[in-house]
Amino acid sequence: MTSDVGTLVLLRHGESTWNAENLFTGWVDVPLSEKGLVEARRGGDLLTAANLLPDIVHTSLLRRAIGTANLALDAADRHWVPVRRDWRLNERHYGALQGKNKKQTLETYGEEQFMLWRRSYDTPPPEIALGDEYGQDADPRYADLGPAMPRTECLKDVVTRLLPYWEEAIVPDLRAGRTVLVAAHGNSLRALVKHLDGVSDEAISSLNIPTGIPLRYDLDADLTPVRPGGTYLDPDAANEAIAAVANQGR
Ligand SMILES: O=C(O)[C@@H](CO)OP(=O)(O)O
Repeated sequence: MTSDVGTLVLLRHGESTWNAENLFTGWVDVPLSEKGLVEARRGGDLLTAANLLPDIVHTSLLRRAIGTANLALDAADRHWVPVRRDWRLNERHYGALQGKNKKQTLETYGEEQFMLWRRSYDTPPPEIALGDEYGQDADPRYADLGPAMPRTECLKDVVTRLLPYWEEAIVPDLRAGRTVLVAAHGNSLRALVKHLDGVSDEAISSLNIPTGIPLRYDLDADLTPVRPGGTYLDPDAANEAIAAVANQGR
């Protein structure tokens, strides 16, 4: 079935300095690592090679996603397209785990608790304390959030806060036939993929998204993916990187 719906391209930011250091990141606004800069540009090269040129980009409010979008679009000669940014695309708020080392957390709390915090659908980590050096309660970019400002989130919370943006901002662009780039994060994109593919609460725990490799979704008129799971523009590199994300902490 053909549809007039545009094409959705999901792009997790390139490796950040805290990905490289194996630290829980969440809403902490860390930059891309050298490797991440290269991954972001390569993401743009992959878009060019696939002739998948974005008409518009949506990003989170975090520099690793913003920078990745800028570098990828520049590489694809699409640096000029309109952009929208929203906190609803931010990474999952990792609560009191923000700034903690993943390996040390695994060693301290054990595999079961570690995986519950990291990948269960509905168990959030403990809340981050107000005024914590890795908290965002005084960050001006979130000044208007009021009670919506999280101090921790599980993936279910991310689905809940992401879907209004999906419906109100991204879907209209797709309905207009645009090629829409969403540059975001491991867990905010897992939340979106869960919604798109109807992944169960259990199965989503083992779904991981690699950094810097565009994931293409062609959608039916009812926004159901034509190919469940979408298509990575570099499937071999994606498989390798997915295994690496799954093994973080070890
Ligand atoms: O630290 C984080 O914010 C995320 C993404 O890097 O980590 P994880 O894959 O462990 O959820």
